[in-house]
Amino acid sequence: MVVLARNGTAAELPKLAFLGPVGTYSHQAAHDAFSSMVEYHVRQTIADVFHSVDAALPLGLLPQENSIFGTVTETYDLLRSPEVGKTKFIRGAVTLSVRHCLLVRKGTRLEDIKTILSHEQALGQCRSFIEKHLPGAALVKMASTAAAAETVSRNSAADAAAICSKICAGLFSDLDILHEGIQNENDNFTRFYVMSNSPVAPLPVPLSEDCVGHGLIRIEVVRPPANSRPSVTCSPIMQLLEALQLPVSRIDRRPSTQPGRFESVYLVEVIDDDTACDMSSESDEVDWARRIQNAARRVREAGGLASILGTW
Ligand SMILES: O=C(O)C(=O)C[C@]1(C(=O)O)C=C[C@@H](O)C=C1
Repeated sequence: MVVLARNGTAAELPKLAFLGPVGTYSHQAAHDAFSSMVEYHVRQTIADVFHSVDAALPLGLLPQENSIFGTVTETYDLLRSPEVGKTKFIRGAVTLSVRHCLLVRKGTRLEDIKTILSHEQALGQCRSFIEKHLPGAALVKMASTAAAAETVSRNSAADAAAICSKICAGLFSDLDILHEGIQNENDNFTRFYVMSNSPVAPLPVPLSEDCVGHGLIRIEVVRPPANSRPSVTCSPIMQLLEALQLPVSRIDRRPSTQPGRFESVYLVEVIDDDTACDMSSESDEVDWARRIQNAARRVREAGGLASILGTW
């Protein structure tokens, strides 16, 4: 898509990849954040969104955490890839309120349902409803909530239901909303990371998640070789976290992709303890980026591996 730039010349909108089809929570979160300032590109899986981000398609939205079901493991597994911090960077976060519905083909009753389709996050967020009302139903993991709605809408069998957003009822044919607000808790939020191919290029819309600077650092413990002298020790993870000398707001652990038993990759989000709500100037941002670089250097000096995956 082409829009007019401020000087009247034609300018391309930056492209953003999101988990589709249209009607996912990812789509809603992307719209809330970027409205008409990006060109939207549908992808079928979270991994497809991740792999799409490059010079030709500079932005992607990745679900990161849900307030009921926790970490989106697919995203964290992708954040282990060496290209994150080199050619792909986390540049911001947006949060969406998530209210799940149970959608069926028109005419299907609760007692007819034998199968429930959805993204594993949505199935997890609605576990109490499922256990109470549909304890015998088979749960089928789909790539997204809207993909589940689309499948139920196309499926000729009337015994399937999808857990998804209400708006899917208007997007796919022949669907009824059987129940609304079926997540375990009324307040339910999913946070998404904005990924960019650039560590510094301004986003099409500045994101103000909160007033605090953030950084995401990947930390790995370096084990001494098996045949090394006993005097060679590794720095345990707590020692590496202390070396950061920055407030840590969350730590996620995933198994390492390197060979070895139970080796770990830690994805550590740090926050700026130094900025008030006016951290908007370029010099504040540069200063914060430098503090994160220094923190990563201290981790390396303490014997760990540290890569900065993004600052915002
Ligand atoms: O399937 C969708 O609609 C998505 O956007 C993915 C996703 C997730 O991965 O957490 C996003 C928000 C909800 O938590 C449920 C699913």
